[in-house]
Amino acid sequence: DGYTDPRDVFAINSLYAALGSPSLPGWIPLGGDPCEEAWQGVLCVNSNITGISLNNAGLGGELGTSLDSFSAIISINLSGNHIGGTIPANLPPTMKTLFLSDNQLTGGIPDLSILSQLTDLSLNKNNLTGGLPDSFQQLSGLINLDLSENNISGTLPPSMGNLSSLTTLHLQDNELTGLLDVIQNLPLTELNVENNQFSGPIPPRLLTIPNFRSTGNPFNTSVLPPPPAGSPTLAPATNSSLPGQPSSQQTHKWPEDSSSAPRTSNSANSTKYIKPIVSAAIAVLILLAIMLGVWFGVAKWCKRRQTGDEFTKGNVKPVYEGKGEKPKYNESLPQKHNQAAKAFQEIPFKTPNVRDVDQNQVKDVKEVAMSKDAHSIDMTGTTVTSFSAQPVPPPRHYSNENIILKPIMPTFVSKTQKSTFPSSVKSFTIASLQQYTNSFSEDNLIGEGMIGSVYRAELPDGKIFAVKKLNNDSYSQQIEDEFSQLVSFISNIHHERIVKLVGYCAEHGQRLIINEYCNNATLYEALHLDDEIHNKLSWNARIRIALGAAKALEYLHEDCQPPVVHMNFKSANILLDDNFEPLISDCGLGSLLSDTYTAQVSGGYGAPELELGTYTQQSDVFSFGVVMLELLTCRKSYDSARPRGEQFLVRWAIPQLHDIDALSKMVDPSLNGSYPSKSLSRFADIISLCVQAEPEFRPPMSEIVQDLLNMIQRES
Ligand SMILES: Nc1ncnc2c1ncn2[C@@H]1O[C@H](COP(=O)(O)OP(=O)(O)OP(=O)(O)O)[C@@H](O)[C@H]1O
Repeated sequence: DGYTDPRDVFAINSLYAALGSPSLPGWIPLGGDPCEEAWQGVLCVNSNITGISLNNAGLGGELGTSLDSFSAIISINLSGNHIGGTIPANLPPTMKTLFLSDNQLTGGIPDLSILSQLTDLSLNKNNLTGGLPDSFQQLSGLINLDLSENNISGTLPPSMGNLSSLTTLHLQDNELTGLLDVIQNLPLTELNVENNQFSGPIPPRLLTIPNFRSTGNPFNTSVLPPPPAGSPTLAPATNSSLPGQPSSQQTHKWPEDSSSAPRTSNSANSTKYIKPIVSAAIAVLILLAIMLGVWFGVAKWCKRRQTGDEFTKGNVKPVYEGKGEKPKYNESLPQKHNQAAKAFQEIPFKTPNVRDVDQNQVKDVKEVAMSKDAHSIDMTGTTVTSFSAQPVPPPRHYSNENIILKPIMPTFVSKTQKSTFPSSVKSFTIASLQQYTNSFSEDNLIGEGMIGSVYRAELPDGKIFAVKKLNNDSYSQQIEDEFSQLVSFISNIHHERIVKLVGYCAEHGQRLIINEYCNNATLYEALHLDDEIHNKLSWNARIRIALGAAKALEYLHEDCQPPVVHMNFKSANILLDDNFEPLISDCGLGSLLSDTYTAQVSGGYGAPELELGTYTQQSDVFSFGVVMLELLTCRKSYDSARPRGEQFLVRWAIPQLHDIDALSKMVDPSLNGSYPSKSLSRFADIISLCVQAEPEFRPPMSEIVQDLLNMIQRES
């Protein structure tokens, strides 16, 4: 008998048949053991299939009628295929995310009332017809809904008014009619109803939505008063939103940018009547922007820690408190401690997208990208002043699909405001940095990462700094306003276990960040490259390194407001000071990473939910668990030189973590047995908690800090 739940085997066999049995690695038409055999694009937790991620996989066929046979499925992503037929009426009630956009689905939208867990639904870019079902009553957790680019007709059903978490609604390019009143009280931050047949006056509340697009509808605004004589004329309102201005509350990214470019209005007559309202709305927005600006200047995002040695910590805030997001960690949930082993093993790391890149290949790509001239500074570039005059780009979209993130840096202050760097951070000129780094010579190059190269800079007074020169390619969309906000953002991150920001340089189109210099190796080097330091890493030193790193993450996740997700936590980003205490680098720079998936998953640090395009604090906790495993075993998180089955450290290690004999065999041999075995198994227990497949079962960092502190207290 297979390991996978037979109901799920039946369901996936049926789906496979309906899709026309395409060639998919691992998949077989009848029976099989998807969870045990890691079928491509299939996610499992324990013996249940929880996700299917086969977007852009060239699939045809239909969805079949057995989707509701999946016993515990949470996510289906089949966007970007050629799937036809209708959407089955019997969808699985466990579903949280359903992405079917950009296919060839026909027929109507089925009754959705059973999907009470749903948070994201995208059915855009299909050939759906008929009206919207009046079945949204139970969908109070729905955050994103995209039905655009179909042929949906009829009016908005009354139950849409119950979508009390909905922040993004795309209905553009359909044949919808009637009024927009039903949705006027929803907490929307993005609404697109362009190119439909909506009529009646636009409810004034909708005009205050940061991203509202409404052109191409025969709105009847005759009930509104005409504009007063002499009122300032606006440019024709082709769009009710401020193009390019991101929403300050946007927390969810869609699988693809489905917002269409503004179209020419075919309702010029009606727009002239709504101008006063639009003017008022814009005035309110500008006022809001100014207030935000003031807030931006004075707010402290991060509480400064009084002391890094707190042994107790009361009143820990919930990790998630964002609008529309449920807490990701629930203390009342059972800790699936002992199930972690099996659970994680079953999570495949591959999808049909070619993203599972060997770490060495990543390095090769990096090396090609970092061509010679990456080391030279172009002094002929534009001046700083002309730079700030460029338009604000649209909000950054991660290259991964569906990234769901808490905002990790505040969005723009205003479109026109000149960039202001925080006065607390020193500004360096390119000329001075050239002097300190010997013209960014190869000799002073300490290392190269995905977002830039790091140089050693020595000042005339003997002080040494680490200068990170951001790649221009990873930064092409950024302009000075954004860089100044990034610098402001990271200048507010203060923790004794986080690398200190010393200054910045923004000249001649170059962006550099100057940090304190850490003389000792990174933890990666200490464990895997430098025998001398490695031999000095006693068991207690390793616990202290884990504790210091845990405190830094606890601070980022639980003390910073908004919380900061590191997004690239790994041993190479843990620097060691002279006492082998850790200092975490790259904090607050997650937004510069263009491909978190490749960075984390191919390196062996990525949590399984990255497959679904989700990255949260809990994903950092997973990566932290992998670093603890590195400390315990002295094995690399991913090592292509090892036999298959041992290459990904976490997969290899998990089944052994609860077996004391296996544990004593996997521990770093260079420790020569000099560790208390109880301490070893407690360390392993924490790892098991961190690397659980389900993000919500991973503990918050404050709990891990407490566990590590308890361990240290016991030792002493
Ligand atoms: N503050 C610092 N002091 C001393 N060395 C540093 C400092 N910051 C970075 N380095 C060195 O520079 C190297 C490159 O760092 P960087 O953070 O850019 O890349 P990475 O960590 O290797 O990869 P990634 O881009 O994924 O973070 C590090 O491995 C480290 O050796």
